[in-house]
Amino acid sequence: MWRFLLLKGTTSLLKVVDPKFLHQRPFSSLCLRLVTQRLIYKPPEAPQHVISLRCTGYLFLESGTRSYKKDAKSTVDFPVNPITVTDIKQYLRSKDIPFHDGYSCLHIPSIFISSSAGKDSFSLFIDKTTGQFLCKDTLVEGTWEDLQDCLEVMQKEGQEFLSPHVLLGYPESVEEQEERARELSEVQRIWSSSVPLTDLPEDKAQLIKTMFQITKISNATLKKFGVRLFKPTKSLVFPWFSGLDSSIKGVKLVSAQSTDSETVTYNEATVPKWSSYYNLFGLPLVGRMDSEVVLTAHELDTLAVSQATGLPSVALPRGVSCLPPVLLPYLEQFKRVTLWMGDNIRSWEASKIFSRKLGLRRCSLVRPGEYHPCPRDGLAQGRNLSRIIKDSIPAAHKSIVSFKQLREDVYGELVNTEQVAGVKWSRFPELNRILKGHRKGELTVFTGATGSGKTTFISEVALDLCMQGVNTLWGSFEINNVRLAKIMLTQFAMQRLEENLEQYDYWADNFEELPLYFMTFHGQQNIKTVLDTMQHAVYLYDINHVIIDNLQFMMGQENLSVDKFAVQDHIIGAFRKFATNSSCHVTLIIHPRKEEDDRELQTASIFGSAKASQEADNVLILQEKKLVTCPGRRSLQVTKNRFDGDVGIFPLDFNKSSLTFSAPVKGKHKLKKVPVKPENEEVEENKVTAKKDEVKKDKTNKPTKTPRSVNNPATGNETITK
Ligand SMILES: Nc1ncnc2c1ncn2[C@@H]1O[C@H](COP(=O)(O)OP(=O)(O)OP(=O)(O)O)[C@@H](O)[C@H]1O
Repeated sequence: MWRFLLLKGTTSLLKVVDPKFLHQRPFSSLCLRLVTQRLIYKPPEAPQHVISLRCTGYLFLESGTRSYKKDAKSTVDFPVNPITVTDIKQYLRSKDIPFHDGYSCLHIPSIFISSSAGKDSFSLFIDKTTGQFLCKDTLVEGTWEDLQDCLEVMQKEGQEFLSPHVLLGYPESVEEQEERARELSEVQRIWSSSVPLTDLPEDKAQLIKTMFQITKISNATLKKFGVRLFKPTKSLVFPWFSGLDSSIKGVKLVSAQSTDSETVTYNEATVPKWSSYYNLFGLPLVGRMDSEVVLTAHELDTLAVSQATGLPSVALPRGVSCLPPVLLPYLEQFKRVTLWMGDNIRSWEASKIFSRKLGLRRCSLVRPGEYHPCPRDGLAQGRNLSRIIKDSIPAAHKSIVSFKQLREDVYGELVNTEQVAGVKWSRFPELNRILKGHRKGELTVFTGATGSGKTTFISEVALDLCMQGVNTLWGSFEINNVRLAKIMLTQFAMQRLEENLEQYDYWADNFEELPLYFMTFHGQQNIKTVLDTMQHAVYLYDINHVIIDNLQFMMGQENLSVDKFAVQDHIIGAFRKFATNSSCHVTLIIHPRKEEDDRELQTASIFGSAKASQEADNVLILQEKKLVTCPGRRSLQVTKNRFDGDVGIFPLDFNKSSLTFSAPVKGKHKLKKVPVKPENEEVEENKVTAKKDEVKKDKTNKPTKTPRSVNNPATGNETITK
């Protein structure tokens, strides 16, 4: 069912950053499409509804200081016509192309290599959900339409295979090439000035290991995985080797910082930047015949698993925050995948979600718990890692379970009450006090009088969560995405950027790094199309929070002839089901019915039948009358809280220049100086120190990154208690 819904993906998504596919690949799907279209003289497709903040982001054009420039690389293709795995199979059969039905992909012989080069290896992978393909032999990738085009060309011209080099004739733009070259030289500079840990004197190496709490990781393991030390900042460097030549494509720098005697904070930075860092760390060490793998959320965990068990292990590039589908072909060879994502509820939830993408039947999960810490801690504590992996539980659900099977889940919830309560807001402590946190799989209904500030408030509430790594998708049916992004960016910067245009790029660069996506719908939309798009986004970006602003605009007026309440009830039911089935929080903004001007809103004021408040886990009301003494002030009332029943109300202070409702921030934001280009190691030290600082947050949760950001401040940090 889940996959069936996913298969209906649509074109209507937009991202603030460029979610590029595997960076090492020589061809972009766009590039490939251009070529194939040219080959078979097909007119170009209609423009996709996908742009990045860099395109939407020229919010202050009126000043005349900037000119709009389309960034071709920022577009990401989504299937114009949703495809199903049945469609793909039928097409392949019609072309007499043999295929293997894999876990997440269909495997076919590559059309980019000659048969003498091993065509029976079935090395071309087609994602069953999106149709996106990857040839692992040549690293050619593209959309399902691209592949069909290629096959048509081959058939028409009677060719046995297509040369990938033909496709190379359409290079990236000069700007893209320069950007890539810059990143690569930065990677090479860091890599070449790093030293293998094994080259350090024993006492120094031991000191570093103590700093990172990896004293049990042997030199041999560090050497095997190519882990180095970047001396100036004492950062561990994890390499990303890839491409046909297995050359260095990127690095992840991890530095340790002692905040007090009890805790160590690890700061991470990647080059290329976070959003295009697609390293499955450990992949080069996996043998072609290996059929089992342990998937972890951190490079150090992979080192621990490999050393302690001898099993192949790979680490996800962005930890528990997402499993990008572009990595799925690389995991197809494994008959058994053990997901050991960490030691908390978030990692447990992530492992359940990822196992759906990987195919439930081959996945087993290590449940976090007292005796199941994360692998690196397990190794440090002398636990038997092989045993823990052996005891992992199958991911596939049984339809009927007994309490015996549930008791561990229940126990987990009892001992981790804080984590079970969800992600805490950093700007809204009062929301934490009442709701306890933001949880997956819930439905929040939010209402407030017309023009009272619903969009503005919920924008900040969602931004707060997004800055903490909650992957967010906006469905803004009333105001356009540029206006919405402008509101969010202002809230992010906490200041009027119109008056500080020189800071625009700084804040936009940081904002781009957030896991934030927008649906490009505007005005009335069919609920099925909206749900299909949401499913598609969940598959591609592991979305945790969807905001629908607002239900009335999405429904439009056309339903006036039918029972409007019944239609609304149906839609609310569909969102409820989506939230539960996709483990995704849905926030639904619904206008209230017309109330007397001097009356406060209540749960019963929500437009429509009682269905909305019945289905909702949380009901939030933006009050602007009576309850607050000062005119113009608002308060936020929670009238339903299914999690623990606490309800309440608290005042909101609106700041017109920053468009924020959260408490004003003390002190002025200052821009950090960007270190000059490094000439020698001393300067290099400054640079990487700055990068390390980039991922830290100050007490106000304001990211202090330099303009050349390399990491997502929200998701890049972790704190470990000794
Ligand atoms: N507390 C507030 N005090 C004064 N102005 C506010 C407040 N909150 C928001 N605004 C401003 O009011 C305007 C409308 O805000 P917003 O669009 O968020 O309201 P809304 O409730 O979502 O509107 P609608 O009912 O049309 O969907 C915006 O210009 C916003 O900056």
